[in-house]
Amino acid sequence: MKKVLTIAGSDSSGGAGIQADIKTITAHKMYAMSAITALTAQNTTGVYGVMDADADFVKNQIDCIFTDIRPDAVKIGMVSNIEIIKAIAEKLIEYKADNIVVDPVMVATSGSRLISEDAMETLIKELLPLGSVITPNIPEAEVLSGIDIKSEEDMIKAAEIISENIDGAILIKGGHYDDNANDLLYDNGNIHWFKGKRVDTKNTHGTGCTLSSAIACNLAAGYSKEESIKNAKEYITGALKDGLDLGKGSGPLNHMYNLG
Ligand SMILES: Nc1ncnc2c1ncn2[C@@H]1O[C@H](COP(=O)(O)OP(=O)(O)OP(=O)(O)O)[C@@H](O)[C@H]1O
Ligand SMILES: Cc1ncc(CO)c(N)n1
Repeated sequence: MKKVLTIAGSDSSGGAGIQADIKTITAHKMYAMSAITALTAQNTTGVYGVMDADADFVKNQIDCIFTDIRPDAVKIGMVSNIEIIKAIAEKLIEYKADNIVVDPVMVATSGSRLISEDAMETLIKELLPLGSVITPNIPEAEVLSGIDIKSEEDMIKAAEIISENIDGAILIKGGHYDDNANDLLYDNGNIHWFKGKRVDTKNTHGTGCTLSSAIACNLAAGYSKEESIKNAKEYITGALKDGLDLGKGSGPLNHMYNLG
C-alpha cells in the first residue's frame, strides 16, 4: 500500500486541512499519515480561532513518521509561522523526502489569514523550492509573482515570474474565475492547460486542500506530474459535482462520490 503524509492544519468542520487530506488519501485507497501544524476552530461560515502547534512538536511528529513508515509522497498545506516553516523544511531535507506537493495556503475561502504576514518570505525561500509541484490559487499567485491576474495570459506571466525562484512545477488554479475552472501547469518552460467547466455551487470549502492531496496520491502511485494533475482534477470535479450541501456557508465536497 502507498503511504501519503499530510503536513497541514486541522479544520474542526472536516471540510479542509488535515481532514480533507486524510479523506482524499483514503478515497485513493492509500495509507494517510499527518503532522499537524495548527488547530483551527472553523466551520463552513468562517475561521473563528487558530492555535499554532509548537515548532519542535511539528519536528517530533515528522521524526516519528519518517523513522518508522516512510511516505511515498508528502502534501504541505497551512503553515502559520516562520518557526514551523523552518522546522518542516529542515526535516524534509534531512529525510530526503520526495514527491512533495506544496499548497501555499494564505487566506481561507472565508477571508481569514492562515499564515502570518512576516512568514511569507520564509515560505517562498525555504518551503516552495522543496516542492515537485506547488499549487497557488489566483490570489496566491498574485502575491508570489507581484502582478495582477485578470486573464489566462496573466496566469502564464505570473507562472514565468514565480519559476525564476522555483525549480518545481507550478500549477496555478483557476477556481477563482467566474466563467471556467481552467488550471495552468508551468513546468520547466512548458505550458499545459487543464480545462474545467465551472460547477455552479457555493460548496467549495477545501477544494485546494483536496486537489493538492489528490496530486500527492497520484505522484505516490507513480504517475507523471501531468497525469497526476489530470487525475486529481477529475477527482475534485466529481467531488464538487456530487452536490453535497452541508452547513450554513460554503460547504465541503463529497470525497466518497466514487466509492458507490
Ligand atoms: N466551482 C468550481 N467548479 C469546478 N472546479 C472548481 C470550482 N472551484 C474550484 N475548482 C477547482 O478546484 C481546484 C482548487 O482550486 P481553487 O482555486 O478553488 O483552490 P483554492 O482557492 O486554493 O481552494 P480553497 O478554497 O480550499 O482555498 C482547481 O482544480 C479548480 O479549478
Ligand atoms: C486548516 C485549513 N487549511 C487550509 C484551508 C484553506 O482552504 C482552511 N480553510 N483550513
